[in-house]
Amino acid sequence: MQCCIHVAFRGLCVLDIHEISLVEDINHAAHEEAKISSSTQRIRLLGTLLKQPKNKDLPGTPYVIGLTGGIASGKSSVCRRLEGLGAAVIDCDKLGHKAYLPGTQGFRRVLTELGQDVVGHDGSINRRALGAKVFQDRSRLDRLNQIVWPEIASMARKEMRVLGDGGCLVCVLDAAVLIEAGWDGFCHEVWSCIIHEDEALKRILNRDRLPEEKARQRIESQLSNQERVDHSNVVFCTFWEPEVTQKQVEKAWAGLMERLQSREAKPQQPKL
Ligand SMILES: CC(C)(COP(=O)(O)OP(=O)(O)OC[C@H]1O[C@@H](n2cnc3c(N)ncnc32)[C@H](O)[C@@H]1O)[C@@H](O)C(=O)NCCC(=O)NCCS
Ligand SMILES: Nc1ncnc2c1ncn2[C@@H]1O[C@H](COP(=O)(O)OP(=O)(O)OP(=O)(O)O)[C@@H](O)[C@H]1O
Repeated sequence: MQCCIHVAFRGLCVLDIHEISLVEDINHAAHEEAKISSSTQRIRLLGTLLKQPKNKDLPGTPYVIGLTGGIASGKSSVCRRLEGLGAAVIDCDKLGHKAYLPGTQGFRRVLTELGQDVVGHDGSINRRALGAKVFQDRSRLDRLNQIVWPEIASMARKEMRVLGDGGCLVCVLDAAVLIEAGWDGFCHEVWSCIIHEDEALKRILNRDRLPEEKARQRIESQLSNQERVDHSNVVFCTFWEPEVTQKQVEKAWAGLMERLQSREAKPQQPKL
């Protein structure tokens, strides 16, 4: 209304206002809105190729998908689905745990950098205690990352080579910190899982039984959904029923198979 008054005052014609009802989308799925809307259009993009992969010149076998996403965004559940479709999965959380097993250089460096009090009764690093220490202090987290990330990268690359030698075609590198650590540089594509912060919080409280403040610290220590989407070729959202996630993953896998077939038609590239 204010706008109309302003327009009239400046001697311009007053604009007519026409109300148009939203068109119903007769083909909408249960988790989509009944009306045709921009959010429905965005939901339909999940699992599709949003932008062309950039790292086309990496060695050809295996084809590496970096799967990233914030804490509790559903990466593990997406990995299980991709395994079901034929991918091999490298779990970087697990490689991180290996990097500071007792007796390793990583173990000694973590103690030197972050204190002896992170060692549990069994002599190994108590990850709950270490997590509590690093997620409340960015500089400590950075120091831990400096120790562990190069180890993870080298173990992951070794696993990729072994997988490639064994004839594996597609390997998924499951890594929450893929982009921050720069490991997307050795992936052919980046796929990500996004989930609203409130949902992530609910899941962490349920699954990890952490106090809310600690759960928030973990979320805040990570990239935002937007930053992940900006880096991604394919995006999933695990907010709805498991079947909806499965459909997104199947769509992404079918698209990937098409891209791989068109690669096969081109000359072979060297192995990793
Ligand atoms: C902080 C630690 C001790 C917590 O151990 P915990 O068993 O409780 O958790 P887990 O390792 O299973 O990780 C769970 C999730 O926490 C988040 N997370 C873990 N490390 C980091 C990190 N460096 N930065 C941001 N988020 C992280 C991720 O979402 C991850 O998926 C452990 O994660 C760790 O040593 N992190 C440093 C190495 C690393 O970056 N690992 C992640 C590789 S993807
Ligand atoms: N589609 C879904 N609907 C509801 N809950 C889900 C869905 N997908 C995953 N979850 C739940 O969310 C939690 C986190 O899922 P998952 O472990 O797959 O996430 P993650 O990204 O691998 O977590 P982390 O970063 O901690 O390793 C689990 O408790 C899981 O059961």
